[in-house]
Amino acid sequence: MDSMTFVLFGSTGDLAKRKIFPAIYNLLLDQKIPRAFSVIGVGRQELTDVEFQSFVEQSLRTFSRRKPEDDSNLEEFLRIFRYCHLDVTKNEGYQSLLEMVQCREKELGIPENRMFYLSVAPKFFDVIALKIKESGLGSTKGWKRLIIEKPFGHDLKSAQDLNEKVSKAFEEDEIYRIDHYLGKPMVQNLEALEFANPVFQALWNNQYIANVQITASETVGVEERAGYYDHAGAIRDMVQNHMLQMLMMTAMQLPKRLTAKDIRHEKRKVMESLRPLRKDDVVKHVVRGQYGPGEIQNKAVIGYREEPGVTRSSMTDTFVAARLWIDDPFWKGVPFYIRTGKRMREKSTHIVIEFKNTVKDLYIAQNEKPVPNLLVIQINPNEGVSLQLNSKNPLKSGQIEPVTVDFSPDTKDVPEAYELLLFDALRGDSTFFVHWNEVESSWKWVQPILEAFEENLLPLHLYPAGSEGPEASRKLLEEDGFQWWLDKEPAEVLT
Ligand SMILES: NC(=O)C1=CN([C@@H]2O[C@H](COP(=O)(O)OP(=O)(O)OC[C@H]3O[C@@H](n4cnc5c(N)ncnc54)[C@H](OP(=O)(O)O)[C@@H]3O)[C@@H](O)[C@H]2O)C=CC1
Ligand SMILES: O=C1O[C@H](COP(=O)(O)O)[C@@H](O)[C@H](O)[C@H]1O
Repeated sequence: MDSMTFVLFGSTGDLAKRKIFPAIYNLLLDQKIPRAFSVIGVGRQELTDVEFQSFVEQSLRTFSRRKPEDDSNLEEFLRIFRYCHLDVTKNEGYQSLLEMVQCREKELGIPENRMFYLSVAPKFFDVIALKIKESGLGSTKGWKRLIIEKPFGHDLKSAQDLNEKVSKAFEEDEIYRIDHYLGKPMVQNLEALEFANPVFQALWNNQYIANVQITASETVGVEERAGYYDHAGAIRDMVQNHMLQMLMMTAMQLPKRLTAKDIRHEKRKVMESLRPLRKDDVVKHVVRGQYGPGEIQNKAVIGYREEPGVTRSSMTDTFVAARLWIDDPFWKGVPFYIRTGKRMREKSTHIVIEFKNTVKDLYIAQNEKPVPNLLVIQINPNEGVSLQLNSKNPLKSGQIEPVTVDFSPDTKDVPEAYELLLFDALRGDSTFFVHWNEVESSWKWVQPILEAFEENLLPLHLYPAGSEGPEASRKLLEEDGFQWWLDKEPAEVLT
């Protein structure tokens, strides 16, 4: 891996302390950072290097999966961190930042390879990119890269504007757009599951698959983020990015080679075949909901409109379910369902592939009803893969019952999403970052939904906190003769 300078804008913020510093530390423990590595934190507060280093240390003690308690190398690790105080909107500080970067490059013998990480509010993304260019920070003899956080735009137009501005300073292949779902080990594993197993590869199409369901349910509410969330809703917060990324990763076909370019090409093909929604049809295929008061794990919780910072008459969606169609030869006729919501019964991100139940009439004479085969990919918080099959139970006179073949990896020492993503960015692998085409096509698909929500063309269903979401979401699948599957079905549902 090349030696480099890592400039972290927003280094005193929440994401830096909860995810980025712990990720760098864990990469160091695994010997996955370059031999010469200089980290320069940028922030508005006035801090000395020593104060900044102790902020980093505190973050590791609180948030790192491996705590630095007995680490005799901790001091040495902290010494790679320097701090530069500047207001990102003003030109002044960028010159001192450049001098600091160059000074450390000289001290440590680092070629001019520079990684810029924008862990700041989205309104600063374009400003910083431009000032990196204007100040000369981006004029390097080595390479430069830009890691950019979400959200990338608020709608199609703002995303296009932002991309145009950022592209003035960085080429597309220098930009690493983070979607932390792409860093989740089981999302990364989808590729292997589909392509490294001929048995699934052969079945991964409309001949065998009845429908695909992608769920990301959360038990948390809006927390302290009402200021942002009340203008975003689940459609921007989860659907435009994470849900569509999981859809692309599930539906893509075998790439020619397993390279970032070829994988992204296949993802792009999925989005190009995604049937666009007309604004007036949104009501037929999309369900929107908002949580009311209820109970989560035996604790009473307030409804969305009572949350601090939320307008009392807010029409913001905290739940979205949708039916999507991919009009290509592989998926024609297979509905993809997505659903995501806050304050739901359980925290669970999972994908269910329901296979066609071609044998359901075979056992009619025996009064038996085999259930469909299900391939369940559990992403979060549990990780694993299970396959639901039908089998005779010798203890029940050979009655046919569903059985589950389970694979649950030991996740104790598995790196976190930010570790995996950061490592990839450091070595220049963009496979699990979001290409501009994916951002743009996702916004294009979502845009009519944003407009339909805005114009109230569909009902906002209230659902009790702690439930499975609005009844309308169940009906969406029922219309097609399907039901939502949980990540682990209780036996009584199946028999
Ligand atoms: N927090 C999280 O869990 C997640 C965050 N994100 C994204 O990451 C990004 C950062 O989020 P988060 O860390 O939560 O935000 P915070 O508000 O916690 O941190 C913002 C950072 O930006 C700095 N900053 C603000 N204004 C200026 C300025 N004018 N000049 C220089 N620095 C400035 C702050 O510096 P100072 O403190 O010195 O004012 C601080 O370091 C956002 O894009 C967010 O959407 C994405 C996923 C999860
Ligand atoms: O990006 C976001 O994701 C989280 C859910 O992430 P997970 O890794 O816990 O599944 C969500 O709570 C948040 O609103 C959203 O901005």
